[in-house]
Amino acid sequence: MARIAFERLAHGYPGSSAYALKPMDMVWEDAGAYALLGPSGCGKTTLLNIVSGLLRPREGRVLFDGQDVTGLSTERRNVAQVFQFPVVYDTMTMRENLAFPLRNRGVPAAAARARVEHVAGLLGLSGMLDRRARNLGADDKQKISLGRGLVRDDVAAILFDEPLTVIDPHLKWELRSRLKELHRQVPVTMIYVTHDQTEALTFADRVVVMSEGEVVQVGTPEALFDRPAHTFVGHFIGSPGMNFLPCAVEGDTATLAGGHRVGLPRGYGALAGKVELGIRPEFAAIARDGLPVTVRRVEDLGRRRIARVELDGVPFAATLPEGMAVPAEPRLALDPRRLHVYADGRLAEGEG
Ligand SMILES: Nc1ncnc2c1ncn2[C@@H]1O[C@H](COP(=O)(O)OP(=O)(O)OP(=O)(O)O)[C@@H](O)[C@H]1O
Repeated sequence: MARIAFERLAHGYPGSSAYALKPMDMVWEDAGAYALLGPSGCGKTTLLNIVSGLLRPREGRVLFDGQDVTGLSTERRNVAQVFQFPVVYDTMTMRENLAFPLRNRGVPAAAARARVEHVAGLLGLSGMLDRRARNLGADDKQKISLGRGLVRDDVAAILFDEPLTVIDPHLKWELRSRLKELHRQVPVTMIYVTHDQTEALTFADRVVVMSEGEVVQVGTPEALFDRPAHTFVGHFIGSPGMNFLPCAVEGDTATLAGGHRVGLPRGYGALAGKVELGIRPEFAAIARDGLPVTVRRVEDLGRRRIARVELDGVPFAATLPEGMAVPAEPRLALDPRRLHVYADGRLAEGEG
């Protein structure tokens, strides 16, 4: 188990002057469950490979429990890895595959056997341990890969790189929950790379959101939802994502582009750059009183309905309350406690 720290860490690939990973300082606590979340190309794999030792950063240091491991190999760092695609020995049984990392480390047979059966149980593989890996489907093979990553409890960290990519959609939910359960039982530092917010939010205690080579927020799933630190996080987390309305802010009042005034829950000093009001669709409802909007369409998402509206010509997603038909003169009611102000994409703190 390890506390992982990055000191002025940055990376650029040979032949490119641009940063694939912009300079950063960050700490991941021992035994935490972290997800690295962001769109394709934002630098997740680069950061993961720097943690595992597959890639040496161009600048800065990586520390495991205070020890500089920047120049150490994956093996010397003692990290386990699970990749997108199964890595299994076809000629071995499932049991032998799962026991392999333990045998390699000289774990006594009885302890190894117990550990393999425990992990197999958690992954739903108990009844099939003596089957040859060669005869298995992609789902089961990937479960073995996951099991091999999880079977040692003496590792500094377990790194997962989009581990559910090949898993059948209906099994994904089950495996996500099992991984979370496993982390509760074996509190090893786990780092899980994904571009899928559901996977990140189910698995992680702390989600590291990345955009264009930069960590834009590290927070609990609740914090990312309640207080996105950056407009990118607001857009990326939630479905639909947060709404942003261009505005001018003076004290505790925002004036929207069309001239409507909105009371804010706190006061703000002078704000530089592009100023926007942010609110999630969950806290903006179609109503009979409020800001006038035009409803373009209503989407039924099963448990809730989302009205796609326009406010002063700006597209906006709002909640259509249960049982309500779209009124003849639809209005938008904003929950004032849930309003946030952003200046040049960053959350403005405000006072009060
Ligand atoms: N070996 C490489 N050589 C040059 N550039 C690279 C290399 N690997 C990644 N990059 C670039 O670095 C940036 C970050 O890539 P990275 O693979 O870390 O992102 P990612 O978030 O993991 O994306 P994905 O989800 O598609 O894997 C991208 O612009 C990518 O093109």
